[in-house]
Amino acid sequence: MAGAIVSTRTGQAPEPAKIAVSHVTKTFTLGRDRFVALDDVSLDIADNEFVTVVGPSGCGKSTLLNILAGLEEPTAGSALVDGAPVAGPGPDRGVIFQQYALFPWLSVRKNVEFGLKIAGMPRARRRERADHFIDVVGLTEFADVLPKALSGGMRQRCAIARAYAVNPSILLMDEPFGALDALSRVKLQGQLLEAWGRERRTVLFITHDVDEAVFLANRVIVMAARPGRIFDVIDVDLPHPRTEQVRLSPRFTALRNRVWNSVYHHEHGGDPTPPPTAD
Ligand SMILES: Nc1ncnc2c1ncn2[C@@H]1O[C@H](COP(=O)(O)OP(=O)(O)OP(=O)(O)O)[C@@H](O)[C@H]1O
Repeated sequence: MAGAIVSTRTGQAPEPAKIAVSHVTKTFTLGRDRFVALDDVSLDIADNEFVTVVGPSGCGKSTLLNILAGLEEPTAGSALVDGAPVAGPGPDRGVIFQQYALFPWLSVRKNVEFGLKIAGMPRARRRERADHFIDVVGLTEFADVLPKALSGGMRQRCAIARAYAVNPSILLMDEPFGALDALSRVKLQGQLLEAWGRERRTVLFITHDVDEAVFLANRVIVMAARPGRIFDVIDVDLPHPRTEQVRLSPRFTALRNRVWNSVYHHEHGGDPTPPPTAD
């Protein structure tokens, strides 16, 4: 029997936090206007958790991810990784954006090896490591080709292998599958979960796709805009491995509806409290 969907307002993880976002506010100044992109956002993410973030355009999803990546600083509040304030980008956090950002003149293998080379890893070891992660994402046959010879989905898999290879304990993914067709997207979701099962990481994954958010996550964070804030948090108690049967299960549908209601409810003038739990 499916368990209850647990919803909390605070976004606190049950275990000690790998990522601790505490009362983060971020304002941008545009001319004379001050724009509040994030307003008092608090969120703990436990080690090895897979958290997805959904919400309308402009609710501050990327701003939150960029703060954790060290690409933006909070205006107020704190963002800690392993208990230390984020002070810039670091090898402990791999970032994957919607645009694959591969070096077009380097083969798949050389792209994956790149970060290891920068880190000074000897050639034989970095090759072995790159080949391992190329295998994890199913690109072994394409290790020697240039990105231009790959499909969009394959390029994104290469970007994932590159991020995995430098062994970050955290993956920050900003709509990584947003540019892909539905089938490639579903395949990559499966591969990402498989890789996550084998090489555990703490993942923060932004998406506009509610099905994707539920399929991948242990927890879904729903954000609202104007100002950007956490509106709802939904625990996902679907079993692993997340097979296509899981995707077609009534429990998946219930959770998807629960998340969708939460996103829709806010966008269509509901009061600022989340809707009640669906079951
Ligand atoms: N560097 C910046 N300067 C000024 N305003 C910014 C800057 N970065 C983000 N913003 C504003 O902050 C708000 C939140 O932006 P953000 O990109 O985090 O939203 P988002 O939820 O990721 O949106 P989307 O789903 O469309 O990608 C937006 O209104 C955006 O215009």
